[in-house]
Amino acid sequence: MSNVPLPPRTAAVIPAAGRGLRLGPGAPKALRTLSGTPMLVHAVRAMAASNAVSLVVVVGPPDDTVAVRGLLADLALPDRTEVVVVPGGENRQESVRLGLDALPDDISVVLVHDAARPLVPVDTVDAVIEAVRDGARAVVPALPLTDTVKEVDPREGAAKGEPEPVVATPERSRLRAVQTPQGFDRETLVRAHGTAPAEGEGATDCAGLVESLGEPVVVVPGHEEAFKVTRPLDLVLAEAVLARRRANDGF
Ligand SMILES: Nc1ccn([C@@H]2O[C@H](COP(=O)(O)OP(=O)(O)OP(=O)(O)O)[C@@H](O)[C@H]2O)c(=O)n1
Ligand SMILES: C[C@](O)(CO)[C@H](O)COP(=O)(O)O
Repeated sequence: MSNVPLPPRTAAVIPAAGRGLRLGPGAPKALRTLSGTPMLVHAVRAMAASNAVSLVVVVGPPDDTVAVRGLLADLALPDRTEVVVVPGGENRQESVRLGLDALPDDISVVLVHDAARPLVPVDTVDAVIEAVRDGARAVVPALPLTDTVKEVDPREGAAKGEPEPVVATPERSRLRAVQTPQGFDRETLVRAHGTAPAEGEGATDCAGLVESLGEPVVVVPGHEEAFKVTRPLDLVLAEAVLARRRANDGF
């Protein structure tokens, strides 16, 4: 048997099992449509657009796994791209862990990408992968903030139906709004999820779990179009971005 190491293979795990409560009543968020196409399909295409990604693991709503498999089965994707669908969990962190469990042994670089960020451009995806391949163990795309941010004590305010007292104003120039895909060396990400506390007790993203290990995380430039579709107004913005892309592509 040859001792020549296999080239690093990259997979994208797409947590897509959320309900989309902040978007309002309707189908699970990943299955709601943008320009007639489910958000999840946009997200899968965005990952498959990178030449480096050869496997996409979709972590779907548990009650809709069969429907999601059907939806993705006929999708025209590059020949290099395999798509696997597994059922998700109670929260994002659990869904990501279930996606990691589905990875074959030869995957060494893992992207984790929200289905709720369907419009991320391929250049952003590639920049994250390149930073991991260059040696970073955890990479996040992020943008500087435009709003000033206040830290408050919610227990002293809104929970009692009163205004929330401000505790601090972090220096804005040091803050970044973090997007996905987040990229990881697989061993580091699996170790981070293996030692993670339950969601809500700390990290709201995978990179935060890596930080808890004491491992370094680096930021590369994110993109305005990688915004997270969270509230109804985000749907309006997403449709506008797609309309602009169609106009620019001339169809
Ligand atoms: N149990 C869950 C919860 C969330 N997610 C995924 O994690 C990503 C980011 O989550 P978010 O935008 O908060 O989605 P929802 O949880 O669906 O939104 P909401 O909090 O408004 O219900 C989404 O792609 C979502 O599908 C998941 O895979 N499994
Ligand atoms: C992972 C994430 O998109 C980075 O900004 C974000 O933390 C997800 O948060 P959500 O509350 O699960 O949408």
